[in-house]
Amino acid sequence: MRVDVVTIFPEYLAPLDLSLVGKARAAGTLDLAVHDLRTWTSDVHRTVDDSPYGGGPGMVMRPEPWGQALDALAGPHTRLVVPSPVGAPFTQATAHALAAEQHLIFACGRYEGIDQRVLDHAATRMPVSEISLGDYVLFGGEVAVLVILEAVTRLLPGVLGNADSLAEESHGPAGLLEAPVYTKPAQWRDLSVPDVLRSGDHGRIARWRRDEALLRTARRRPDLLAALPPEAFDKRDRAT
Ligand SMILES: NC(=S)c1ccno1
Repeated sequence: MRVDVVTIFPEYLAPLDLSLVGKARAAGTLDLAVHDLRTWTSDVHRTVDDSPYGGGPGMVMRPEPWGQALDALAGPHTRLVVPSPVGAPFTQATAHALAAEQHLIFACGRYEGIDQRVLDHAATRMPVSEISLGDYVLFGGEVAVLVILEAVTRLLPGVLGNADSLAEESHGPAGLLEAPVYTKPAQWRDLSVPDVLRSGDHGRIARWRRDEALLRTARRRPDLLAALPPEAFDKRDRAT
């Protein structure tokens, strides 16, 4: 997968050199480049913003640099992703959809945002996704790109050491929150590991984990449970 990130703060994306995302880049699984939007300015001050039409606080990112950046970077299989409070909620399903793309360009807005015409013009030549991490406002899109790219990269083939992790984790194929996890020691302070996990009975262990996932989801995210189709539950779940 090819990813281009355009920002006025390239150093904000330095964490993408680290850990599993960094390893995915070194392995060639993720071909990522970070670009300074000011590359596409032409004035001596490298200006990227101006006052908003209609008045109001703050500044708006000018369309010209963005237009030239997208002209330079977009190709026939590009999706433009714009992290924004006005975007569609980012979910694991969104991460899977983005992981299936050939080429992503992330546009990191700053100030009061990017001139709307940038997105409108881009939409005439590529799919555009405005994505929100949640109902809150950040200084800009860079931190959101770090989150989105981590969620997407871990879904790319070969990035996770054991792809089985994807099957059992929260928001996975079962649509539930994952069960609690434990490791050694069996006794820690006055707390013990559930006996079933030390029983060696894999059938019982699988059932326990399923039950715990259902209980945890019902208590913390009943909305997720309500969204599951009836066939997601086997007869024993219904009896639980
Ligand atoms: N909520 C999101 S993703 C955001 C981006 C910029 N500000 O807030």
